[in-house]
Amino acid sequence: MLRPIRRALFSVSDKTGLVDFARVLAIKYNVELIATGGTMRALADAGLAVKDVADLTGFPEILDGRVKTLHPAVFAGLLAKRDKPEHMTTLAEHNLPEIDLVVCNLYPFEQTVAKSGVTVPQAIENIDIGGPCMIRAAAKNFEAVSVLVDPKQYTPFLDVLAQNGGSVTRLMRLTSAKEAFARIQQYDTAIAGYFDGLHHGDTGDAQPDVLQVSLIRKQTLRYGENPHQTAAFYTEPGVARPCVATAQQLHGKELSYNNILDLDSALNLAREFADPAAVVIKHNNPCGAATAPTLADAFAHAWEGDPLSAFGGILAFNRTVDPATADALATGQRFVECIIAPDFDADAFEILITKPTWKKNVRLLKVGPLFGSPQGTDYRRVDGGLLVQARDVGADDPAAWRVVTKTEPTDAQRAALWFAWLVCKHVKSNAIVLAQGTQIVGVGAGQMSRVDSTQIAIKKAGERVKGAVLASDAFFPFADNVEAAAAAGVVAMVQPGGSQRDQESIDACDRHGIPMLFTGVRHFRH
Ligand SMILES: NC(=O)c1ncn([C@@H]2O[C@H](COP(=O)(O)O)[C@@H](O)[C@H]2O)c1NC=O
Repeated sequence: MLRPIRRALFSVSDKTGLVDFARVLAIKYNVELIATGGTMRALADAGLAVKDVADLTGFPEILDGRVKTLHPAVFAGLLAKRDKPEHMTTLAEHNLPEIDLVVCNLYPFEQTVAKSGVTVPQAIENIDIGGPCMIRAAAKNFEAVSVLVDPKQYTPFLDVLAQNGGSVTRLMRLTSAKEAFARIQQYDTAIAGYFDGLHHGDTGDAQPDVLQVSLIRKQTLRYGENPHQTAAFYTEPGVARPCVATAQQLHGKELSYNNILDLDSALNLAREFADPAAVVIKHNNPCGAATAPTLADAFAHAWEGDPLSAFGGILAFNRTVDPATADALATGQRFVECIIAPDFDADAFEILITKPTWKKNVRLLKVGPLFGSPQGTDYRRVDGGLLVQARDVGADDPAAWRVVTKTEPTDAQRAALWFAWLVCKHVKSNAIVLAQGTQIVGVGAGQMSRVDSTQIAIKKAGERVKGAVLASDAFFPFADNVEAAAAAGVVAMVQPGGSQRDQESIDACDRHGIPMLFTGVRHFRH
């Protein structure tokens, strides 16, 4: 059923598009505008006739804005059933006007708590009370009342008014009511999550009793891991940190499900390093990674890690891509699917979109300056549930590593072991990584037996295994890994330690005169 809009109540924190929208309502459709303090001033400053909500309620805004619209004059006008005579009589008896449209967006709670260093009082003051109440009331009475909770809804709403002579269709009201309740749920989930964090801080409890997750669909994907699987990409509301969810795609084909997974892995590895770094990911595992004084050298060394596997790979850099790096990338038979970096120098961008044969398709993503580690909680779906854990960040301290062999590593070996260890953390278990300096030369990933991973890494390294260092994401259960690595020419090793047979591996290293260090930290990645 069509409903005309005669009176609209505005109360918005985000004033984007407000004036233009309200102007059309007032001028074209003769809608009476009512608004709360700041919103009213914005409308009045733009020359629109607008009534203060305090004139409607007969009550001033009090308690620093904690109470402004929480009044029967507002809620009766929203909740009265227009088809119930008793309700309409009650409105008339109390001289309460019907409100046909609520335009309300909420205090920016999500954005506030996403900022670093926000205090509890700042977070609390950004919990909107009156707004959600109005939104709920209007949405509940959607048979008569319309509600808009996001500036993005203004244009489609005006389109419906234009198509229906200033009236709103039932479908539009129903759609906006659905969106209103979804927004309230999302808002409350963010607040509940914040309080949960506060509560954990006080109780030491690591995970919530009830897990509420509210995510926003950023993109519908063409398909999932395989073409017969439907898929979409959902992101956390208010997320602002540099990550794949906030990255801006500057060029190329639409991202696929597998691209997003690989980009996330690539970026999370690249950001581990302070020096210019390049990372090549294939099927969620690094096949090349390197740091060097220049990004172009880092790229060349990363690609050399395993050029066969790098073909069609996903690349991440921890510095702005410069022309020298872009040139190297665009030269020869190389082919890459996606590149993610803090930024692309204008000339580098031009090279990448004009020079290589794959220029049209390559997806270029700018993520902005990298800082901090990936945040939040790790989720993993299992049938009938969700596994939740803290992220694997911040556990490593090379100063706390223990040399367990008679032979001490050289400084150069220590530096190479640290590099290999950081890469190893991002390889699927069982993970074995071989490095020469700060260049990966062999990776053994995802094998069911550790010694198989070692053999694969050695095979991948070829001649470069001679003089390489080795990192293992978990302890050596037997001395067979040490024997295989030593026979191939590995010169130093790092592993967590903690096996009942540690001594066998230590003895094997001592027999070969190879230094081995224990990290005391494991990095399984299943
Ligand atoms: N307290 C209330 O009665 C109340 N009513 C509406 N608000 C919010 O006040 C904001 C708009 O305020 P202003 O128009 O003063 O800029 C909106 O985000 C709206 O959701 C309220 N604020 C907080 O609860």
